[in-house]
Amino acid sequence: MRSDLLTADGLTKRYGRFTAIEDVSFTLRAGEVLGLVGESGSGKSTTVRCLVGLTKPDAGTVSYDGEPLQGRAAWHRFRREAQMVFQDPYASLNPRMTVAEIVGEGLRVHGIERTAAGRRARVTTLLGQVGLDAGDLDRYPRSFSGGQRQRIAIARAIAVEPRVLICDEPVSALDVSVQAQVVNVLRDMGRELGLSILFIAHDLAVVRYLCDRLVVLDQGRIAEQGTREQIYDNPQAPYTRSLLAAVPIPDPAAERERRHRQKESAR
Ligand SMILES: Nc1ncnc2c1ncn2[C@@H]1O[C@H](COP(=O)(O)OP(=O)(O)OP(=O)(O)O)[C@@H](O)[C@H]1O
Repeated sequence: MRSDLLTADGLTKRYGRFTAIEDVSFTLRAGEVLGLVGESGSGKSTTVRCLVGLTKPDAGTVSYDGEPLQGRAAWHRFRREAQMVFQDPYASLNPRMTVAEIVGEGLRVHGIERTAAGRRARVTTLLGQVGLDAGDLDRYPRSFSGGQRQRIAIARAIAVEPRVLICDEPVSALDVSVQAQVVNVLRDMGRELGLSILFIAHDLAVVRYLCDRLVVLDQGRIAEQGTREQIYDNPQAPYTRSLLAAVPIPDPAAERERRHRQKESAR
């Protein structure tokens, strides 16, 4: 298996005279969780849209599994093997479909489970994997909380046995108290199924214990990229440092130490 699974190479996108992203290059490797982090307007969505073919970049290429993403066959394969979890759990699930239909649709479309009974059994297993249960099969999205809806969206995504999950701010719309639970479901699923995950976030706190490596975007350009240890313990770019400074630290002793270091470095 290749270790480089999904690669953005020199992606640039302009809207009129405004450059939304410029020369954005990074690689999602097999089996890793890669964070794409930056403030609102830094170009995260534009990058994702270019990656998944919703926006045509003005320059740059996207490769999947070592081949440029070009032509119908390549895109067809990519669309099955790379699944998305979106930000808004209230908009991303069809309100007229039951959970069994939502999660089972991909199984039907891709011919993974050809019978209704087979799909129901498979959906029951998938719901169990994300912490829901068989009693939820015939319920509609409106009767679930935001966190539960994201669990349904994750079940839908993993149903078609993808290699890649692209999670576009999947916990940003959720209460802080449930964010960690959904992040944990993604982490556990990723490990169990050997998935590669691209996790988009505007907040470095959310991805701290999830990502193996991070790409930090600032005003459409990559400020820096590196391993979790490099980014959190030894950030090089001033922009990364300012993002980290905005991260609340739950440990009061660590917070005192951080303030002390900040004062020292400001002298
Ligand atoms: N269709 C468009 N037309 C014009 N400008 C756009 C368009 N889409 C995005 N932009 C601009 O490009 C820049 C990057 O936007 P993008 O949505 O990629 O950022 P983001 O990091 O995803 O922000 P957010 O977290 O708020 O979604 C922003 O300044 C935005 O206003």
